[in-house]
Amino acid sequence: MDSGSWHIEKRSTLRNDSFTGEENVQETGCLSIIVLGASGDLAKKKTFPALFHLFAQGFLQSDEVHIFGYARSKISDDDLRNRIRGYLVQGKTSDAVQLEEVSKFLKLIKYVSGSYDSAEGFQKLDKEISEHEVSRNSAEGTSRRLFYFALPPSVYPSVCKMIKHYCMNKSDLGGWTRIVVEKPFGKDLASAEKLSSQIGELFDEPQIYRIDHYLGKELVQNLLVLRFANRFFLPLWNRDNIDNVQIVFREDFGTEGRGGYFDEYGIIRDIIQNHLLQVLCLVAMEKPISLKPEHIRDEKVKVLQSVLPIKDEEVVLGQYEGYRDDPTVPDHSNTPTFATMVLRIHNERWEGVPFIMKAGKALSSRKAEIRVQFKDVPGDIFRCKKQGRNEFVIRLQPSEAMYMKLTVKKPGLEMSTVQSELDLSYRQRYQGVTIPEAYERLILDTIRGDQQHFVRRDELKAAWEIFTPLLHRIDNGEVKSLPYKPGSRGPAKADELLEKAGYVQTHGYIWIPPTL
Ligand SMILES: NC(=O)C1=CN([C@@H]2O[C@H](COP(=O)(O)OP(=O)(O)OC[C@H]3O[C@@H](n4cnc5c(N)ncnc54)[C@H](OP(=O)(O)O)[C@@H]3O)[C@@H](O)[C@H]2O)C=CC1
Ligand SMILES: O=C1O[C@H](COP(=O)(O)O)[C@@H](O)[C@H](O)[C@H]1O
Repeated sequence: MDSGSWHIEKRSTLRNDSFTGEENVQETGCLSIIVLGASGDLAKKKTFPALFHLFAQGFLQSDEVHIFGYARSKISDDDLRNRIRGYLVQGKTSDAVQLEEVSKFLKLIKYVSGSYDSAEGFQKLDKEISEHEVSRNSAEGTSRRLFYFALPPSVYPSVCKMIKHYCMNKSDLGGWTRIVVEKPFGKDLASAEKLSSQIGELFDEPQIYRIDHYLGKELVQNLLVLRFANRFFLPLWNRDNIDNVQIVFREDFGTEGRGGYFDEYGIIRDIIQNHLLQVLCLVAMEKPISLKPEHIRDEKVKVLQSVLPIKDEEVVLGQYEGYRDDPTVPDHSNTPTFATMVLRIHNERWEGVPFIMKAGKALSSRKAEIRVQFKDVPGDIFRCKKQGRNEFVIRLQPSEAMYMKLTVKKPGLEMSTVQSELDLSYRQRYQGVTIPEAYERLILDTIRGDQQHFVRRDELKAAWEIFTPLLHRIDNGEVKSLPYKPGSRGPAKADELLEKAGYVQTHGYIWIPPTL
């Protein structure tokens, strides 16, 4: 294979290094995917398009799979198909092959209407699924049922009960029933633990896939490879060499119609407690014994349990001006739409290294990145300090890339130094390659039974333990959100905190993603 090309493997070779090797995992046979909350935003924007892309690439076979949408709305099969059609391919397409794929995919979808807490709807759903299984001549033990919760978490407990009572896979001989649950998993430690217990009474941990879509992003998936397959990084990745780490999420738009949901949660629950913390785990964890999901998740839990309580003086909160204009947001809301905070990991590798988490909406740009800043060179004869420190930056989005900022001799006759970079920009290096959507990969993992990129119950608990005290102080109004202008960098105090934590900015240096 050409080193510059990169293919998605067809399902015959589908199996990855992290596969657990369990004997009884059923990977073929009749597959029913049930999207609960099919009438909603996530379902149309993410879940159905991800299923379509898997179908178009041959990972879902039309002779095996059937997709069911379930929600309360009284709509027909065709209504649902028409709602999602426009989201399956980007932009308008007149490509006959693509249109044919879309129409084949839509034919696999059936809609069932019912409530989330009544037997009737779920009995009807079970009947439809069973009919599909019979029509596919599914042998005993080969029917697989995947329930995707594209629903508000408030209905998770009742939906779990309904599935458990009425919709489980009928055979004891193999096959399986799995559930995929979306964040937010609770609002604090107590509510998350309650939700986990409610679900845990009905389903075993291997049946529960707590999805965090950041774990499906290409460069997040690359983190373990980078750290543990490259000799470069092994000796450098510690407190002796690294001064500080920033994990950053910025969006250049506000809450846009989701103000009601957002105001209950805020940026810490929406982004930092889950997406950014998962990234921190992969940056900071020790090397797992193997790539088996449990080995990886064991190491993630250890890092989370080593995080010290967050200090109020190492937190800056912000709320963009105009946020409260949304009629669904209370007039006196203190909910942060921006937060910067320092997390400190109390272990041998990271003692003294600040992990600066930053997330904000309605800022000047949209990007997510990890920025590892190295310490100054000791006994520097070039006075490079003026040029700036070495940094290793992993750009998660947009323009996926990793680049290393370093000091080099300025080309020319003079002996002077300049800040430059070693740049691996994906668009340039892997031309013509489509990077799969996070949801696409993660749904594929749920079908394969690979939980490596999903959050385990003890991991979730440890994550909430870190943030719950601070969140309660914010909810009680003890920590205030500072106003900031939409389209800005956020409150100026956040930059001051960054500097106090030890980050040294290289003035005059901007990385520009290369163009072809
Ligand atoms: N939208 C997004 O971009 C993201 C969403 N998520 C999470 O995914 C899940 C679904 O999100 P999203 O699709 O935006 O949510 P929606 O608000 O669109 O809800 C999905 C469906 O659930 C039903 N529903 C809505 N509110 C209630 C309620 N109070 N009680 C019972 N049923 C209700 C509605 O269907 P009907 O009335 O027809 O039954 C609705 O179509 C949530 O947990 C969300 O936090 C996570 C990441 C991103
Ligand atoms: O989970 C969420 O993520 C999106 C950002 O996702 P991305 O893949 O586009 O970075 C965020 O807009 C939303 O508020 C949050 O709920």
